[in-house]
Amino acid sequence: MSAAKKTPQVAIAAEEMLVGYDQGTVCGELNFSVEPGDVLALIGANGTGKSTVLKALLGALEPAEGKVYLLGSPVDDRELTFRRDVSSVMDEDAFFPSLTVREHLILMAKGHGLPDPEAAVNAEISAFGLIDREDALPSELSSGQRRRMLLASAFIRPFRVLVLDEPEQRLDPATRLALADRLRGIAADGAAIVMATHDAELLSGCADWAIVIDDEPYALTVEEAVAHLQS
Ligand SMILES: Nc1ncnc2c1ncn2[C@@H]1O[C@H](COP(=O)(O)OP(=O)(O)OP(=O)(O)O)[C@@H](O)[C@H]1O
Repeated sequence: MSAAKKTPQVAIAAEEMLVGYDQGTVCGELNFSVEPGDVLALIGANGTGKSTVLKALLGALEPAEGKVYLLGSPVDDRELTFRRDVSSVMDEDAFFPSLTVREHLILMAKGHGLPDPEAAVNAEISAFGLIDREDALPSELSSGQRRRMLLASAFIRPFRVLVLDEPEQRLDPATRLALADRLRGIAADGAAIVMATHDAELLSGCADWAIVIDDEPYALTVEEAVAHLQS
């Protein structure tokens, strides 16, 4: 596993990081760094701690030990710069019940000062196959459509780091493939991506490397990680 660096060239880094809850740590110590343009996949069995690690990267959970750095500075989710630089899709229910799909996207586009919010919203609605559901409320969407709305809301805004918890969930195979391409494009544009995934196709379609979250976490190449997921 590559050692954590604290230079600004590193988008996000964990250094001697242990994460967990009151009952104790959930996995072994993590040391890694993700550079702009890199896609890191966190893999591992159910309950090994992938989401918990992502929460720590997002500043939503204080590591029990060690540090997390974002663009060279310790992570602090109260900082405006952190909120500006990091986009994520974690919780299934992170939406406003009374706003339609289009209104969610408009809110994000305008809130983040996009120069042409309407055009950006139209592009995301089309990219995520939500054209005929754009006026629906979240409660009127299928779980897969809600997932697509949340991904579109995260992708429409500018960011330098993208954190995704099992983005493949509830997506059909074609949308999963399109998502892999989209993530590759986002990384090519210079963002760093960390995602937890159980999906070998998504991983092979966009990841640069993987870490198995375990009692003793270890790094894998994409080929090794695909074999690990398929074993
Ligand atoms: N808020 C919490 N309080 C206490 N324990 C928790 C909390 N959230 C998760 N856990 C526990 O921490 C461990 C790791 O959970 P986590 O959700 O990080 O695993 P995961 O690898 O993301 O799992 P999955 O692949 O099933 O999504 C599990 O034993 C889980 O029960």
